[in-house]
Amino acid sequence: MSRPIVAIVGRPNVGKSTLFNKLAGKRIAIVEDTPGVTRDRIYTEVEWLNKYFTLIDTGGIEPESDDIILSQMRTQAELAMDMAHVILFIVDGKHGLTNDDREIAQMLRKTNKPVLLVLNKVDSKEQSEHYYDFYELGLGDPIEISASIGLGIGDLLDEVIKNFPEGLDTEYDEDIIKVAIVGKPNAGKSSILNNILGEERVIVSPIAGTTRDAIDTYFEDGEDKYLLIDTAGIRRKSKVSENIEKYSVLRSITAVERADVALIVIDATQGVTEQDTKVAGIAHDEGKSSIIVINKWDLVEKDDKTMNMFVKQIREKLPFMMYAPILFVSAKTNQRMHKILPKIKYVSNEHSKRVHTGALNDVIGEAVLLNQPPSDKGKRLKIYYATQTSIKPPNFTLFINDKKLTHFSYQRYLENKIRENFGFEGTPIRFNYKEKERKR
Ligand SMILES: Nc1nc2c(ncn2[C@@H]2O[C@H](COP(=O)(O)OP(=O)(O)OP(=O)(O)O)[C@@H](O)[C@H]2O)c(=O)[nH]1
Ligand SMILES: Nc1nc2c(ncn2[C@@H]2O[C@H](COP(=O)(O)OP(=O)(O)OP(=O)(O)O)[C@@H](O)[C@H]2O)c(=O)[nH]1
Repeated sequence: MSRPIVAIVGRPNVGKSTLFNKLAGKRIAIVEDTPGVTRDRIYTEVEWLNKYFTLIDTGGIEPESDDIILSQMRTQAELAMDMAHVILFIVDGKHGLTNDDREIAQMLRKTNKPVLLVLNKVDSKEQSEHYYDFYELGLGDPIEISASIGLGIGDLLDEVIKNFPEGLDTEYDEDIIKVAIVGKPNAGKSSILNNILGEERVIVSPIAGTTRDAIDTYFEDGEDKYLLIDTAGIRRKSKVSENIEKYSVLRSITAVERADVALIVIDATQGVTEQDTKVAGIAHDEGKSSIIVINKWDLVEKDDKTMNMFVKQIREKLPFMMYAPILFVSAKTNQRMHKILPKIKYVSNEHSKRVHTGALNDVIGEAVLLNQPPSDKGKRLKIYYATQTSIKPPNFTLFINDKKLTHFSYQRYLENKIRENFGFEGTPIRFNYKEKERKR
């Protein structure tokens, strides 16, 4: 079953991104005063009264324009109208009705989907002076809101939910595998995302200054449900502002925090950069699963040693992440791209795997026999008992005689033994210790 989709449409500058951000509860899209800055279809998951739906911001529609970006936006808006179950048509209650609004309304009247006419920028409880003008559009009663202040949003959402067709899935699903696609600008994140989806969903425009933004894409592959969190975007050659660069890293971090699996995309022609190390470090510290994707493999001149050299370099630069599988792909030629999704599924399972206490203690017991625990001043570390106390990431609690005797290198030894026996590919493993008197 699929999730309800709600699309936001409207001409530039009416407040679509502002509304989107309000509903997403986070600052996802960048809001700017210049018309035309939100240039993408942007997705997020929204919850209202325990009902979940996917929200799409289509960017503006400028029906009579040959401008390449604008016509792409129009196509995207049409796509969204195609996909959406409910359409939010945003107009500007402060500015009043425009010809562009009329043209968009004309397009929208042709769809048989519910269209809610949303009068934005009504920043007080008083009715907009232009309120009655909008009846001309033939789309029913305008719903007044202020996206920036947050007025009328609850009523709007009530209306949205009322208009969902029967038979859609609005329940929250714990089984959704959440994947963050992170990496440096231009590493190929969007290309990989598009490839996974098998559909041209994100604007790829050759024009400098095209901005894109974090988008969440929900999809199912028959067996499993996924939410792809893309952090691409912000490509703005003319005015690369430091703030926006920082914002991009910040957003990578937020995306990783929301995800279970981080797809760390590295441009093969650049190798592991500082930003990659930083984002990978965060994924590790946050206990997320990671897959290292070396993209643009087609651009690398190779012989039979190249791949091993790359692996070595990656392991050296990301030594804390020895557990992460490495895939060498090309989003351009499709080389090994089909391995990405199965790998995501695999590491996601490993991330939430539980091992039986009996089997775990057999492995620890054997490890201790093979290699004695450390000792200090004649006192030796004793491990009485081990158990897995949580998943995502797997956490192991060891009951021992004295915490002072624990040692990082011995912990790493135990971690390796656990991995040898149980796998846990792609996921960090955590240990904690509890002191306990031996009773037996
Ligand atoms: N007063 C007022 N201003 C708003 C409100 N919502 C948005 N704005 C302002 O309107 C401007 C445009 O908002 P955006 O959210 O970027 O509009 P958009 O429709 O996404 O614009 P495009 O990216 O050009 O398509 C910004 O300056 C916002 O701060 C509102 O409820 N009240
Ligand atoms: N040769 C080659 N080019 C690629 C490959 N993957 C992506 N590219 C190109 O690299 C450029 C950047 O790709 P995007 O997918 O937009 O990269 P991104 O990481 O989403 O970029 P930002 O939006 O800037 O963060 C585009 O020109 C792609 O065509 C690849 O595997 N091989």
